[in-house]
Amino acid sequence: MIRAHTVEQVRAAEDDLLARLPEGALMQRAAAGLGYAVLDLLGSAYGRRVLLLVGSGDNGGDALYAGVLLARRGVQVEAWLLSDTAHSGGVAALRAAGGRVVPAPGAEADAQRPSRDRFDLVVDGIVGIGGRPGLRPEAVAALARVAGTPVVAVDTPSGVDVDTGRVDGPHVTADLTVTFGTHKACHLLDPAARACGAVQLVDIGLGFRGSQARTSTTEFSGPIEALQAADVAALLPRPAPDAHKYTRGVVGVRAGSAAYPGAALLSVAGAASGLAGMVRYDGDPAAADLVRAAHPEVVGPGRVQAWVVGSGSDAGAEDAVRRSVADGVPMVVDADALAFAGTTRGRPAVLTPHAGELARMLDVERADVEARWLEHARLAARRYDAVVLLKGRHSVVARPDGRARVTTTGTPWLATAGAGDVLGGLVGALLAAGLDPFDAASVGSWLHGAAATLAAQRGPIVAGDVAAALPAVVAALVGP
Ligand SMILES: NC(=O)C1=CN([C@@H]2O[C@H](COP(=O)(O)OP(=O)(O)OC[C@H]3O[C@@H](n4cnc5c(N)ncnc54)[C@H](OP(=O)(O)O)[C@@H]3O)[C@@H](O)[C@H]2O)[C@@H](O)CC1
Ligand SMILES: [K+]
Repeated sequence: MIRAHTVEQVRAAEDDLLARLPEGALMQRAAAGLGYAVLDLLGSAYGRRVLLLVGSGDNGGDALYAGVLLARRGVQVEAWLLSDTAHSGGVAALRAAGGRVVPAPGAEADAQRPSRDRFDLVVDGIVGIGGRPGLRPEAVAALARVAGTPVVAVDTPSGVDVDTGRVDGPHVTADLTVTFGTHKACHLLDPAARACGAVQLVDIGLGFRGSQARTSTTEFSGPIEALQAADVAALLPRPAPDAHKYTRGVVGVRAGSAAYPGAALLSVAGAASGLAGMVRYDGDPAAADLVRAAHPEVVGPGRVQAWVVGSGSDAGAEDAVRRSVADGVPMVVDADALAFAGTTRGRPAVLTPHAGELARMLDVERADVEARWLEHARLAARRYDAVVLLKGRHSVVARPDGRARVTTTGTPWLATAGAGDVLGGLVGALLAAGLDPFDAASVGSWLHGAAATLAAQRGPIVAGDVAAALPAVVAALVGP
């Protein structure tokens, strides 16, 4: 499990360690991890040119000492100091190792004029966990002069809001972020996560591994987690040796209509992933005929352990939600049915809006949701007293108490019509199999992303390909 920790928590862990270690030891560990990550990315050292952008704090210190490591291996290292008070030990060490240290060109320099020197890579040591969101003009100017060069961010891409994943104003967009001790929210949550590129965690002995995130006093309330393959494998329902179809759970689908039979087919395809014992379809007769033709194992209405209500159900959405709520079993509420999500209060439910749908549910602008995913997912979870799976590049699953998980599987190819129907059906199957709504939503979302990635290895995908790839993803996790 990846658990993001707040700046406050990182500082507390660092204080514990600093009291026990020689001065500078933590920075040396961080810089070594960073330096080797840069060497890996460069692929070779001699003749390569690396630029360090160095701010006033320890983030710049990390960059400078990583530069020492690189210079000693033959890389030509240049550091642009963005402040008069850059880490003095780091500056001296880099000069001693043969690096060039100069003041940054400054905000008044012509930002459109590219640097005369070409660099293979830029290391962003402008600010880390001590930074305020946004960038100062001199940092913006320096970045503009090396635009187009690959960037490795030290700890966090400078300019993003570390604890919330928000992005307001200019920031670094990295190809790789090398972080220390633990992940922070900005590494998981969009839009900041998009600015991180790949994220590499360097162990510096902060002692977070396997530890529970503590609740912070900031607005960042409750831990943020990202399930990993082993977590999903542990949570996946498996048939007991003496299982029969009813003990494995029955999932019912109320989606699709005569006008939109595809929604019925795709929701059922997600539900029929094999993770529940049986699938029932309760919907329009014409859609039901198509469902039976494509999925002969699917049966008609009856008792279920979970309902999936939503997409394409036309004017029937309200009635479908009402009847499902009356059954008292857990339910997935998607698409058209989200307009009636308020009626599921007090029942175990997973609401699966995308950003536009969540904006309507909260009566806010879509752009606000997309700027602050976690905050809005949590707000909706509290307001609707349900688990909310806010679908996006990094989907967020939030509980009413603020606990949240982020999905980091997936591929841009997943942005395809009907993929949400497959996800709804899949989450319904997991609910029927007995997972609680938080686990069902986060495991379903993880599997959905992994299946899309697998399917996309053969080229562009459509929603049905995602459903078809689910068994192979499950097999890779838990064996045949
Ligand atoms: N904790 C750990 O476990 C370890 C931490 N380590 C490393 O230390 C980093 C944290 O270092 P830190 O505390 O010195 O803060 P940091 O982010 O370098 O800069 C803060 C200074 O920048 C300034 N400033 C603020 N906002 C700004 C902006 N938008 N744009 C420009 N400047 C801005 C402001 O100073 P000002 O200029 O306002 O005086 C402020 O004081 C951490 O990310 C990691 O890399 C590792 O070495 C070892 C283990
Ligand atoms: K940085």
